[in-house]
Amino acid sequence: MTNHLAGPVLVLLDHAPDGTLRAPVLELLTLGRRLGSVHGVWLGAEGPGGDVLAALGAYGVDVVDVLDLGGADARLTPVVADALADLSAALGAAALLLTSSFDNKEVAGRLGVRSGAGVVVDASDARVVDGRVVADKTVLAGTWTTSCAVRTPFAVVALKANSAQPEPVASPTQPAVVAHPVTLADDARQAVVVERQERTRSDRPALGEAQVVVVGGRGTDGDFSAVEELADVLGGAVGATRVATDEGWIGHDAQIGQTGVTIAPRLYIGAGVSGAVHHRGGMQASGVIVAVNSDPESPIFEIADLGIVGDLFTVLPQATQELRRIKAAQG
Ligand SMILES: Cc1cc2nc3c(=O)[nH]c(=O)nc-3n(C[C@H](O)[C@H](O)[C@H](O)COP(=O)(O)OP(=O)(O)OC[C@H]3O[C@@H](n4cnc5c(N)ncnc54)[C@H](O)[C@@H]3O)c2cc1C
Repeated sequence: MTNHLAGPVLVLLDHAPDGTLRAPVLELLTLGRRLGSVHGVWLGAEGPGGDVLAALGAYGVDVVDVLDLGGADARLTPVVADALADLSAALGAAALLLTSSFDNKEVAGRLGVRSGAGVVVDASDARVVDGRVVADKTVLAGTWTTSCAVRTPFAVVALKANSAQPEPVASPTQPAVVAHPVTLADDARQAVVVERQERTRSDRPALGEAQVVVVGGRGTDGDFSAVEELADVLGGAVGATRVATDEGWIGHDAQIGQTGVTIAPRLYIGAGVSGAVHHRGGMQASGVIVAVNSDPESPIFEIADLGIVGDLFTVLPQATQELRRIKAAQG
């Protein structure tokens, strides 16, 4: 019986175009250490900068594997899956952890097919039991937690953001950096990016990664200003119900639920949201659920940790004002 894997545990180091690590990666590194010896995998021949290497050492990474994709585009999932399949085979890796974004889930699926690995996506935890990776995930609108044991020697687990508390190690490591040239199969190059247009950036965190999400529903009647102001004072993201996105009050990428994004922030605040089953499916795994609704019979109060019966246009500005006051007092 062992609770550590023999082969390396690869962690895909998702990073922003400026080379900074995306926040959920630190959670993966924390979880990865519990499974075995962690190799960070960096896509792009330039490798991580000094600050990033120091951060990886602070999280106990033993080796950083730098994959030179030979000019292929690291945003294309067949390219990433192909490169990771080669690396995992070459290193005899026991597991790969990656964040459960849309793209990474596709990478996980492709990698599973390519390498014969057992795949678990949208997981909330992972551990080793009797030499096997076991991953937990919430299902059926967050009402059940299931544990999935991966029966193959190589496990691929995509973990949802906010699944673990990032914890640095007591004694930082000095990760060895190892470069790997990658030879991509022809079918990994069948699609190429022909044009890119960057959207206007918001300073808010990405919806799927945010620790705090403030959500507006039909009750906003199209005025999201109170929702946005509360999100901003909390450093959170803005989400919406399908009614709000269908009405065109906010983009479809903000939709949370069965046909939208699944989130599990530490704090969810729903304003003018009824808590329909299709919406719950995407948010019920949130840590603390706060609901502001003028109807005391609204179903969202069944799942709320804190329910406020009131008009969102009164309650939200009061909360925002008070939070601003507290922040100002704290300097
Ligand atoms: C196949 C399918 C898939 C779906 N997928 C999704 C999905 O992914 N995500 C999703 O969200 N929905 C989805 N839906 C729609 C879902 O069933 C609900 O219709 C939707 O979630 C309701 O949105 P809502 O809570 O904003 O609106 P409503 O249900 O109309 O609720 C509005 C709430 O606002 C309250 N309110 C009104 N005014 C105020 C005020 N001033 N202050 C405070 N509270 C106020 C009301 O009391 C009410 O409870 C799907 C439906 C189907 C059929």
